[in-house]
Amino acid sequence: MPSLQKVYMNHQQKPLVFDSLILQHKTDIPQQFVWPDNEKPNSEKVKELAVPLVDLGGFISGKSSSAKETANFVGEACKKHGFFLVINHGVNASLIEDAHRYMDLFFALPLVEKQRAQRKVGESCGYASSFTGRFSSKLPWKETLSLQFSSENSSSNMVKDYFENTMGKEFTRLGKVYQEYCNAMSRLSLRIMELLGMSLGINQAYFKELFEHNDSIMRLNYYPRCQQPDLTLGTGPHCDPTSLTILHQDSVGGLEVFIDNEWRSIAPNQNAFVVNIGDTFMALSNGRYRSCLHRAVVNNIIHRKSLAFFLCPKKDKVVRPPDELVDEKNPRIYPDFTWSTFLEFTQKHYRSDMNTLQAFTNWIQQNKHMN
Ligand SMILES: C=C1C[C@]23C[C@H]1CC[C@H]2[C@]1(C)CCC[C@@](C)(C(=O)O)[C@H]1[C@@H]3C(=O)O
Ligand SMILES: O=C(O)CCC(=O)C(=O)O
Ligand SMILES: [Fe+2]
Repeated sequence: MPSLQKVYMNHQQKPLVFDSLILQHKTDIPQQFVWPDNEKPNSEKVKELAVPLVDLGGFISGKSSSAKETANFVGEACKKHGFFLVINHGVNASLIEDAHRYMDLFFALPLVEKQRAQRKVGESCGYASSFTGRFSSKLPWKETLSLQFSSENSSSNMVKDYFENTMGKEFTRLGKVYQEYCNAMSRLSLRIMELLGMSLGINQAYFKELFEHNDSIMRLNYYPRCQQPDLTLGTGPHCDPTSLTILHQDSVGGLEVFIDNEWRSIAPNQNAFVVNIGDTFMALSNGRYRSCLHRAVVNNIIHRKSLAFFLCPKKDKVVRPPDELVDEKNPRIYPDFTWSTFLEFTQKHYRSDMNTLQAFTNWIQQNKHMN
């Protein structure tokens, strides 16, 4: 097991400032953004993946016959590679359009304006540009704005309040759009969780109990145009450490998944959300469903945007597979843990990649000896 990756910058190093307005015109990209040869995107176009398409219409309208059939279809997709598309998802199309439009507005702001929401070291929310100040190499060619979402009633304006408090009253409308978008994502993810529970043959209450009050992350990914797109990556190869990801990408394309030893592209479909299983759900399903390796490539023609909602259980809930999924033939694979501990591991000790959950498991065991 490779030792914990020390890829975090030490605090003496002066962080590079990544101003996309300048960098996107640079013909020679800075060395920190050049990835190793074995991780660079292949210059030839990758083949498209025929992603399983799940129509949620029947299930959402309460047709019980569709529920089981839809659950089985989702289950098959999750056993294969943990990615599927959902259509007729019930999320308002104009809300999605607004969410994309306000991203263009926010990321077009001068850097100094965006830095008013600057992500603090060790925290998971706020504005970050290519993670300068966090990583010292293999910098991702992107800017991100990460928002904390809690489905608890009391804090149901957490996202809206964040924008108002951080960026000012003129961002109230923008904050309301992302608050509404996160609420819609939370509702949709609970419906998908119901299908996942059915497909695994477990009591529906189990996942509902874990995720009904979720502490999730909404991430806005903005990938500026890049003059040397074959040397860098918008988001490096990784499995999402979270439970479930619901992603809406714009029409540019760039999301790729690693299947049968090759990278395959997921074509944009504006009527669909891309859904994938994360590491935490892989642990919850005791390894039945796999968290899949994926990445985002950039291009030299136009910027690209994606909105990723990462469903996470309430921070202090113990992540443990239901008894139905553990027996002599299927012994426990991962230890009990809480999402708050796993999140801290990804923010302070380990840059998420394809081995995050295994590295986290080893880290827990090592720390157990220390306590
Ligand atoms: C819990 C999280 C950590 C990351 C954001 C969410 C889910 C995905 C993770 C991430 C995108 C995986 C690739 C590396 C990463 C550093 C990134 O490129 O943003 C990860 C996020 C993070 O640690 O901020
Ligand atoms: O932008 C994309 O299409 C993928 C982003 C991603 O995988 C992530 O943010 O975890
Ligand atoms: Fe991801």
